[in-house]
Amino acid sequence: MAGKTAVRASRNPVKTRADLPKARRIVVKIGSSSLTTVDGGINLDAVHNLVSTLAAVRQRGTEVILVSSGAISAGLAPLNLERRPKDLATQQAAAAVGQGLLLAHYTREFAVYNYPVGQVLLTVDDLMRRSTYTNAMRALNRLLKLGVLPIVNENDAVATHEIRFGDNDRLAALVANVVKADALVMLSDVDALYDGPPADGAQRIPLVESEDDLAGVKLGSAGKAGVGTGGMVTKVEAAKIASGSGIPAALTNADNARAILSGEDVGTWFAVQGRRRRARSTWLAHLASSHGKLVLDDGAVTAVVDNHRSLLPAGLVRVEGRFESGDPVELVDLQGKVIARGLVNYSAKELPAMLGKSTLKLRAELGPEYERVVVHTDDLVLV
Ligand SMILES: Nc1ncnc2c1ncn2[C@@H]1O[C@H](COP(=O)(O)OP(=O)(O)O)[C@@H](O)[C@H]1O
Ligand SMILES: N[C@@H](CCC(=O)OP(=O)(O)O)C(=O)O
Repeated sequence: MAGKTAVRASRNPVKTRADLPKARRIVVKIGSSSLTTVDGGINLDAVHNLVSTLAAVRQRGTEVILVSSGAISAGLAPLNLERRPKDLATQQAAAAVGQGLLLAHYTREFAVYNYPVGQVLLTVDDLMRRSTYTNAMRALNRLLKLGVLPIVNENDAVATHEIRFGDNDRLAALVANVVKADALVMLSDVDALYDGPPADGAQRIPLVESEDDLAGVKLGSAGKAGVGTGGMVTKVEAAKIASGSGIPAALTNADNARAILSGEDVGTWFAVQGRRRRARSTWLAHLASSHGKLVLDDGAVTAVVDNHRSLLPAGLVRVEGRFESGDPVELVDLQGKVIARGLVNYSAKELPAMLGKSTLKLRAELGPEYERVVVHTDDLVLV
């Protein structure tokens, strides 16, 4: 395992879409619109085709994690529901029915290739707390080590409105970070990102290298099929989460799955825009629920943002909220703008006595244990 981890932490071999066949580990996300219809439930041909494509990818030595939507939609027909329900309780019921059906089909289809599958259902909450995040990471890595294909979905049967992804795009980007994937491939019912919702005259965007390439692009809601939820907004957000943390992302439709995974010029490629981030940094940037705020003076803002320094008590003006040492907090400037998130080394009770004081003074006044920084640069992400 240690050897494998070392390989995975090394440089990402996937730089362009042509490199996709070199990926050691990928996350593939498929949307409801590619797998299910409102009236017909699960499209068995779609499941069959996806499974044969992913089995071939595994055969060539790439580990695969599948993030599959479709539970709610697959549960509609068995419950005689004519459209996607608006109320949460019925969505939960539909998901509970549909998820089982979906997994039954995947299990049977992958068994043809002697490829065992394992169901992993996650809620936002599971990824928000550091302990449960690490737990999910451990489970996924062990499944992969055992040669199992993890099939991930949101745990819709218990997720609540307040704390729910709702779409699986961002969940897939976060899972890609959890497992340190070399690429994220999103399969939808549209073959690429267009400069506007697909209609006569909309132009395919083959490559996104920076935010500039998205200027003027109109991102619409979910397609006509009536089963998807996020539309293009959440797909582009997911691509940004992935590419901003060192993982390139591709978007195309299910019919093009084999082509894109073979490195062909289809779909949209979102090139990497940042260094590969440690999973903890991605967690801090996108998920960690903040327990409080640290208000920084201008000098501390410069030190943290421009000079990538740790936050010292001397630059602290005020603290807000209730937190313990080790909790995630927001770092804000004097105007209240969030500049970073980090894990704080002191509790909210300890900090007021330390505001504005040098570490030397604190050592003399309170003892050597108060010499430590408030937020270490390794535990800090700029936003
Ligand atoms: N700029 C755009 N480029 C491509 N598709 C877009 C765009 N804006 C909106 N869409 C719509 O987004 C839909 C895909 O989103 P969604 O239905 O949520 O898919 P999924 O179920 O795969 O997650 C497409 O069918 C398309 O109609
Ligand atoms: N977790 C939900 C996904 C909801 C959904 O429609 O997502 P998506 O099709 O990816 O926009 C399900 O399985 O039904």
